[in-house]
Amino acid sequence: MLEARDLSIDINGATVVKGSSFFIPKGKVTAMIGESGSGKSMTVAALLRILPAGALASGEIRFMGMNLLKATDEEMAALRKKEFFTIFQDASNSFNPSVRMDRQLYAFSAGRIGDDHEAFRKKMKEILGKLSLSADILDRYPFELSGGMLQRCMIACALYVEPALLIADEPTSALDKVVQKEFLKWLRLLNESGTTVLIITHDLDVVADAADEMIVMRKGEIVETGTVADVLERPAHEYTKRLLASRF
Ligand SMILES: Nc1ncnc2c1ncn2[C@@H]1O[C@H](COP(=O)(O)OP(=O)(O)OP(=O)(O)O)[C@@H](O)[C@H]1O
Repeated sequence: MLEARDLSIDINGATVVKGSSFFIPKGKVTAMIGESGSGKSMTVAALLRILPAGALASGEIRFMGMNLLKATDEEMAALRKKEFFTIFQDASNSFNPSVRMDRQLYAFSAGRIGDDHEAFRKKMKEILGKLSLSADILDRYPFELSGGMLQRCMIACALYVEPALLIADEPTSALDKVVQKEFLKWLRLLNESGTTVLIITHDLDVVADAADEMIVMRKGEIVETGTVADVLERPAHEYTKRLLASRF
């Protein structure tokens, strides 16, 4: 569904991603794991075309017949509206504290695909129910909800939009372990409804709990890829072996 070929990213003369090639299979949950600074977020920024000023990407990122690195701004805007959905580390930063959830969830979901407010209320209430959230939260403010509930609200919006690809960058690092497990369960629900998922993490527990496939990055390079079952059982690269050893 998405394939990077020989992707390199330079920022101000430093190469932060070096000739990386990987494949994100349709319908699966793929985890990209690696230590801080290994280039995970820059890889995601390249595919969303939101690299910081001064950064330059080369190679190819193939998605829906396009090379995203060469797509026009209009093509990228259309993809970001409908096909891609992103969830970041701390959901509370995604919400305006002084605006009720109803308006904000509308903007993140129905507003993106042109549904009116009445259609939104009806469909969103059903989705919230599926996620064990009360419809009352639509009348609340973000500060009245927990971090885990806000992340679940982002999943609700993704379920509404039905994007082709959900990109979740460290979505659980601000959550405690119990809420993290719950979040991963809801992420799986989204995946089962047809959305391919790319999850960026430095936490092997998240990979083991949530992913089917994994991509291991170190210092800007991909050192290992494979199914989670295979890589966890038979890691081939020294770095992956060390990661696994440090887990216990
Ligand atoms: N805006 C920026 N300007 C210059 N260099 C940057 C910028 N953002 C990141 N970098 C550098 O790019 C490299 C890769 O960073 P990146 O954020 O992709 O790593 P990461 O694997 O996502 O790490 P983390 O898990 O800490 O988010 C790092 O060396 C980092 O210092």
